[in-house]
Amino acid sequence: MTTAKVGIIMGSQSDWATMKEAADILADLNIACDVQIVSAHRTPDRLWTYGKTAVDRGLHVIIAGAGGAAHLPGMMASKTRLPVIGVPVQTKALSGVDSLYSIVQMPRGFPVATMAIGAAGAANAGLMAAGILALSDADLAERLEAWRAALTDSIPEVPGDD
Ligand SMILES: Nc1c(C(=O)O)ncn1[C@@H]1O[C@H](COP(=O)(O)O)[C@@H](O)[C@H]1O
Repeated sequence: MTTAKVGIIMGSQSDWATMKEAADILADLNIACDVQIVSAHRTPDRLWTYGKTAVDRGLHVIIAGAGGAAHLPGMMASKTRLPVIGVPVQTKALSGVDSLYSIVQMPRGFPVATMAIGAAGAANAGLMAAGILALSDADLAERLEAWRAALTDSIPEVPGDD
């Protein structure tokens, strides 16, 4: 049993620069996460075991990022009832539209909550996971409210010089 309630998985080490944005948000909010490389294509047995044991290991939500033929989030959603938040990683060839389309069009019955392409999508995945956990964690709900208020306060009313 892990103490982490959020699992972050990604198809490759090369996705970490993007997926770290989700991990950073969770760290800001003092939420423990378990980070692993899992690929539907390259490590299918690892994906199978991860999905099969996710609930018993104490995870409540999974953030899954992948690029290109990004089947990882959908395959994970097929294997576990836990909510899966998908992050389309930006690609060179097709700018991440390939990743987005691979993740977002799930068949009825096995949803993936799909974020925007790239780093902002990964950060929002962290916030989405936090929002889900905050439903049953009053302290976290307070921290999330404070995080959001701080962001709002940081937005200037008029543009300055860059
Ligand atoms: N889309 C997937 C999956 C999967 O969906 O299972 N496994 C790896 N990949 C993606 O391949 C891209 C290139 O990977 P490499 O940089 O390792 O060649 C990465 O963005 C990864 O997410």
